[in-house]
Amino acid sequence: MLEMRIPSHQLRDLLKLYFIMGSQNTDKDPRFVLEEAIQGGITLFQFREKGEGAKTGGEKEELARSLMQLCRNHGIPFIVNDDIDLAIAIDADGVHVGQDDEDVAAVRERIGDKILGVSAHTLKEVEEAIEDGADYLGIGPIFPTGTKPDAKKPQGDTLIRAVRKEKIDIPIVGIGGITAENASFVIQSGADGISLISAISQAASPKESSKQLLERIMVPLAQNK
Ligand SMILES: Cc1ncc(COP(=O)(O)OP(=O)(O)O)c(N)n1
Ligand SMILES: Cc1ncsc1CCOP(=O)(O)O
Ligand SMILES: [Mg+2]
Repeated sequence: MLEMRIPSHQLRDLLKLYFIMGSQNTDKDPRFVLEEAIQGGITLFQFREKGEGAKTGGEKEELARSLMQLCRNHGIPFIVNDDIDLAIAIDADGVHVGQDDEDVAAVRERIGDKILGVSAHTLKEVEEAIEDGADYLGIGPIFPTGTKPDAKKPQGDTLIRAVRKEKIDIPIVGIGGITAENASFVIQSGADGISLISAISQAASPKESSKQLLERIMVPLAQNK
């Protein structure tokens, strides 16, 4: 079957409300949280099983397959964070890597036309990621976050605005400390979407939180067009 890289316009739509979660991010059953988030309207999901309390080995793969099936039931692409071997083993829809993970060009070689997301914190990293085959960029942390202990210093909208000022049009998602209260700020900076963990995974109702986040970004997204 002839495959091809996902077109940017299609990816922009997927990046609107990009939920990221691992079992370590919630006290609830992660399958329940993901199903609720899907019902609430998330547009993309990333499996990020890492850090204290995260599953490993067979348990991690079993959870990945279970969450991927929920996504497949609703036509939501399933992205795996960091673990390229796992992504290939379960035929995930894509991967996300950062500056301290496997080399981007090597990952592109390994995954073929699957979706490839790359974290970038400077214009140089943005340009290198594009050169090496990134389909989208994750830029942040925009705001302070307690979810990723080794996160870099919050940068606000500075880099997103700088990228757009350079007329670099790659799909971008903001990440880091994003909530319903500050989501529109991220879109107004020129991002195509918001990606987040605790605003949904820690919510009393992941479904209602997802719906509210989507409501908060619809107008600024329309204004970016
Ligand atoms: C969409 C998105 N953006 C950024 C990240 C962070 O990736 P990375 O810098 O590799 O850090 P870890 O998430 O691996 O701790 C992401 N995962 N997703
Ligand atoms: C994975 C990641 N990368 C930069 S900040 C972050 C954590 C985002 O979690 P939250 O949305 O709970 O701040
Ligand atoms: Mg990583």
